[in-house]
Amino acid sequence: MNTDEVLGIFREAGAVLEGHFILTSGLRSPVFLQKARVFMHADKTERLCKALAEKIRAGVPGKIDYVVGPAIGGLIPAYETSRHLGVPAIWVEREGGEFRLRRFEIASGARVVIVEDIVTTGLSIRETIECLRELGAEVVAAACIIDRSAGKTHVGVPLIALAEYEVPAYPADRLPPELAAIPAVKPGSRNI
Ligand SMILES: O=P(O)(O)OC[C@H]1O[C@H](OP(=O)(O)OP(=O)(O)O)[C@H](O)[C@@H]1O
Ligand SMILES: O=C(O)c1cc(=O)[nH]c(=O)[nH]1
Ligand SMILES: [Mg+2]
Repeated sequence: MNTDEVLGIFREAGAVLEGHFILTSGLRSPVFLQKARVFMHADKTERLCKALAEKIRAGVPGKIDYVVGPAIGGLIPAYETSRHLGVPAIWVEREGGEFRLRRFEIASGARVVIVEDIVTTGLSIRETIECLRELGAEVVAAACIIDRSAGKTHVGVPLIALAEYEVPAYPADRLPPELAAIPAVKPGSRNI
């Protein structure tokens, strides 16, 4: 599946929003990919995640013990991708602001692949890696449906993106005037 097909699915679902958005990193952007509007459709999610699973299989040599999704956005794609990989899906969720594996146990040395929805700065993936490494897991790769940095983000493990789509993002004190003129909204779940 190529980038145009992935973006086509997002557009068809009404998931490419325009306005002024506060991203999880604190950066501001005129575009927000509201993945929940894609993941509400099982058929669209299945197509995307089946293709992502194939890309993971081709890119990750050896056994995968778990797929790990960072909540909330990573929950559905991690689950659906894991179904196509034939391995269990677990998740990290925020407790006091930090990602924790609250509901599961994981053996030291377990080989895991993180599956995210969207990557912008890679902050959320790096936080997930830190949590999993503290538990002794080996993060063999990370994957996402769309990499908004178009390959510029590095997370310290191979990052497998189904699509790369470069979207502008600005520090809050360096907004272009047309963006500053629009009230900002924060759609994600960090800090709530
Ligand atoms: O690469 P980054 O700069 O970390 O940005 C991408 C992250 O932002 C979103 O999560 P968010 O924290 O907004 O909450 P959500 O998962 O509930 O949507 C998205 O689900 C990714 O996890
Ligand atoms: O960087 C983010 O927080 C982010 C961007 C985006 O387009 N979609 C999303 O869910 N999060
Ligand atoms: Mg998220």
